[in-house]
Amino acid sequence: MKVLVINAGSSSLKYQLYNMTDESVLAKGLVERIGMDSSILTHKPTGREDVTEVSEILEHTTAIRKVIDMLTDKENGVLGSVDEIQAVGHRVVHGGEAFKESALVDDVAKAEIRRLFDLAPLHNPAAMMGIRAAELNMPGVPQVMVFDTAFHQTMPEKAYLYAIPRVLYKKYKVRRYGAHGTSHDYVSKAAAEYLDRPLQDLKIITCHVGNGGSVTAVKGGLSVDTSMGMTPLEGLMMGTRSGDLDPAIVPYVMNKEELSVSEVNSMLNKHSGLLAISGISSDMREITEGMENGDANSTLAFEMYEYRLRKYIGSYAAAMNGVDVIVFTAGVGENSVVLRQKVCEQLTYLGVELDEALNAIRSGEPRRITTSNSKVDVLVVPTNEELVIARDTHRIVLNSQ
Ligand SMILES: Nc1ncnc2c1ncn2[C@@H]1O[C@H](COP(=O)(O)OP(=O)(O)O)[C@@H](O)[C@H]1O
Ligand SMILES: CC(=O)OP(=O)(O)O
Ligand SMILES: [Mg+2]
Repeated sequence: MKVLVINAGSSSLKYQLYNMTDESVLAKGLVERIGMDSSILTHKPTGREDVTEVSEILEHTTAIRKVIDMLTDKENGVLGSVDEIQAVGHRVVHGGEAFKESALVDDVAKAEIRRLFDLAPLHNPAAMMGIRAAELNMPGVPQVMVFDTAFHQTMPEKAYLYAIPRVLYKKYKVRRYGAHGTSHDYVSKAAAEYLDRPLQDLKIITCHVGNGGSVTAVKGGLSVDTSMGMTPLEGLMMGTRSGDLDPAIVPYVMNKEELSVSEVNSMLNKHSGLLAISGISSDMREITEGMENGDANSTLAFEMYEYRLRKYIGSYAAAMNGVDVIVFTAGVGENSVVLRQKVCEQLTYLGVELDEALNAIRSGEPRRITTSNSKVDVLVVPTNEELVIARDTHRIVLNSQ
């Protein structure tokens, strides 16, 4: 079965085409700047040269049509016809309490996702545009939704409830849901496999730090706590998101600056984090460069980011009464040697002993970055959310036939 995996953002759309017979990737790519003047489609057919195409792509339906045109293109394509795509898998960030696992797309499921728009304003509307666009371009092809929140549905009440009037949970389901669950699930399993130890015996802290970021306490293979909350705004400091703050700041600033609900949401989601503190960029590569060049604001942004991540690791070691494995993953976690070094240097109280040479190695494989004496194994495990989505899609579509 050939499965197309789609991860739709508000102005971008990532895709990967899998042949599930051997789980090989036939092609992958990215459409950026959807809705802006010149959109860019970067297509990477496996084993061949990348292709870049600049054109006007005003919305997601056109973006998916361009992707299909590229996948079936005589010169750069990997398919004879669009009919070879037998299923489409979508990343959906928020599945609320309704979805504890991945599910086939139908009218009921779509209505539920729409109800959850408020809870993941940066992500769910985009996922729905991706689903709609795939339906229009590939009518009749089964589609599956894979939720970031599903893995965290095992959290106990004491971790997912907020200490606010309980009526808010009863009426509006205000609670912690978490995100990046597909990634936390994948890297915790991959870590146990790499160490050749049973997952059910391990206390693992997974740090998914990319553009968005979250930390999860995984005990015996189950998520028992995670740093993202009702929405993907809580927890770590991120590229453009504030992460944790005193909730009283919100009404205070709204009052002083006469901000509307949507303005304050936008401030905290899009104009905060690394971008706000550095005044330069939301991208950790530019922050690191600024720091190396002695820029004080970049240095402060990096220090705050690292400090807050390290505090979550300590907190989850406390939550699980110990930790056996710490995993770094996603764009920053997999690539930033300096972030991992700074975090690990201050975890000696847990018995972490970093091996600087191992930490400096760049590779796409799971690897250990601590010495053999270290009480805690610290690993870098490249995440693969798309593969998990392809596997779930394949299984669910086969079972439904
Ligand atoms: N070599 C690197 N050093 C530091 N940060 C990096 C490096 N490469 C990528 N990143 C960071 O990874 C981020 C993207 O991570 P990713 O997991 O792909 O995010 P998302 O899935 O949210 O788009 C970039 O914003 C960048 O800050
Ligand atoms: C939920 C979330 O923050 O996702 P991303 O990291 O892809 O923005
Ligand atoms: Mg991501």
